[in-house]
Amino acid sequence: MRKIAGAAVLTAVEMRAAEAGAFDRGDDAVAMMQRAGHACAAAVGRLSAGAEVLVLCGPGNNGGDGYVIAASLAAAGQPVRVAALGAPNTDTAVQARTGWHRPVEALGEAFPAPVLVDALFGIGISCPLDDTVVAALSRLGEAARLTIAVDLPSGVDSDSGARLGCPAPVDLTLALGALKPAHLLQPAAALCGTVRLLDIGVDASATAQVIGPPTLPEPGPQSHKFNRGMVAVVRGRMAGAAELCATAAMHAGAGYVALLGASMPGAPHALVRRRLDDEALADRRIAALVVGPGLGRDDDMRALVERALASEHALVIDGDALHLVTPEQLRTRGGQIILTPHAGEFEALFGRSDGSKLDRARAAANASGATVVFKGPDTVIAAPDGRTRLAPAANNWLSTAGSGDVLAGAIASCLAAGLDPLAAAAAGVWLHGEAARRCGAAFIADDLARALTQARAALT
Ligand SMILES: NC(=O)C1=CN([C@@H]2O[C@H](COP(=O)(O)OP(=O)(O)OC[C@H]3O[C@@H](n4cnc5c(N)ncnc54)[C@H](OP(=O)(O)O)[C@@H]3O)[C@@H](O)[C@H]2O)[C@@H](O)CC1
Ligand SMILES: Nc1ncnc2c1ncn2[C@@H]1O[C@H](COP(=O)(O)OP(=O)(O)O)[C@@H](O)[C@H]1O
Ligand SMILES: [K+]
Repeated sequence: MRKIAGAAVLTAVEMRAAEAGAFDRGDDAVAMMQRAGHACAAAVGRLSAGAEVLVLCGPGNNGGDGYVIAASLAAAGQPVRVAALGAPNTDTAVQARTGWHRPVEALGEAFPAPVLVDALFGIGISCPLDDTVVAALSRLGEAARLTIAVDLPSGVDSDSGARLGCPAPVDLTLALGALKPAHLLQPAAALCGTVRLLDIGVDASATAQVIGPPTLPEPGPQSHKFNRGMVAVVRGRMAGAAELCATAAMHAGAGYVALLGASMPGAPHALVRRRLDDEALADRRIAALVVGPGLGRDDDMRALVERALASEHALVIDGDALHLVTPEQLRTRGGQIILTPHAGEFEALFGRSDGSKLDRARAAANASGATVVFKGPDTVIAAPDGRTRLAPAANNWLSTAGSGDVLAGAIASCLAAGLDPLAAAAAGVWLHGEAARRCGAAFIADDLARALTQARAALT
């Protein structure tokens, strides 16, 4: 059972292909299900501390895992019962069912237990759960003191994280072989509780990965403020947003941060204020230029964004500036560009579309040629070459004004440090999430920007 940082994230099709690859190499489905079930049983056994376990088994292979879990717990002497929704209907699940020699209760009539294991549906769910199934899951879940989902909480779409029915949240989800998008995308991610990954002998490599602690360059004797990475932030109509962004860039490790367009001095004193003129914009020492936080959307600001695009700098485009560019314009400009839209900005720039957040972020990166950080209560980063990163669940107190400005500054700092755009975006999101974790509750964006120093220090 391991933590999820850095783990591969596979869609249902990719997961089935990974399983098929293992079978091609001589593994077989029954053996794999035994490994999956025994690994789950070991985790359930440890966490349940001898309390009675009720395992709910569905008709497919998720249910098959459930029978193996129940048989394994029974063999270890743990009190365990099984309740099922229909008979197994895959060869592997039928085989697993033969290992369970005790009665099987009907799901709707099952008596609760202190520990509930949900092995009704995993990646194979194909339509919304029946109300009677939802009612049974809720009734049994509410009566349990510990609820554990096998692979996924039953009733979420594996690829999109959408609700299929109205499933109840669980305390722990044991992801089998690889993470699935639903472990990280809302609303499903909030239903998963803590997510842990179990190895089942599948080679789970993928273009999508969970963001983990980044490797960032450390200053050495040869370091000076400019080669540590110089960030410039364009100040627009709302000065506070650009100042938050610039402050965040400093606390995330940039050696030199300039606020372009500010003449009035004030705290923080380490922030360099410069006039916003052609000379300042053309400064070749700038390693990342941020435009957008608090910018405004009038014609003057549009002209300013065009000047930023005309520069040769690596760009972080955030906030209002995302309303003033088009995907085609970005693609034509080329160079290193990171976009940091929330849902509204994303729609303004790329339009409405169906598909999961993962699919939409990938399509946006492809259309713009930029690295797209599609943020919100879940965050997906997509690079134009198809590589994708998903953020682990973040502190919901981040839903506070200015936290996006802080994120743009953190990302710019990592870009200026020399990371490629995907790595810089992932590192910035990680630092932002870690700073929020350290801030706890009811923090404001100023606290968050300052806490980036501790988040950064945790990596050294
Ligand atoms: N070797 C392996 O293969 C391994 C597989 N592993 C495990 O297998 C899981 C995937 O198994 P799976 O593909 O059988 O899909 P699963 O999630 O059990 O559901 C499919 C069944 O549910 C039914 N059904 C669907 N929606 C429904 C609804 N709303 N209401 C009612 N019924 C509904 C559906 O019916 P159908 O849509 O076909 O009519 C079908 O009968 C995976 O998550 C992991 O746990 C691991 O052990 C590793 C080794
Ligand atoms: N409920 C939430 N849980 C976790 N993170 C969140 C939540 N809501 C917002 N965030 C994060 O907070 C930041 C908000 O950015 P944004 O919407 O641009 O705010 P602002 O415009 O006020 O700066 C993003 O990084 C987003 O991922
Ligand atoms: K399940």
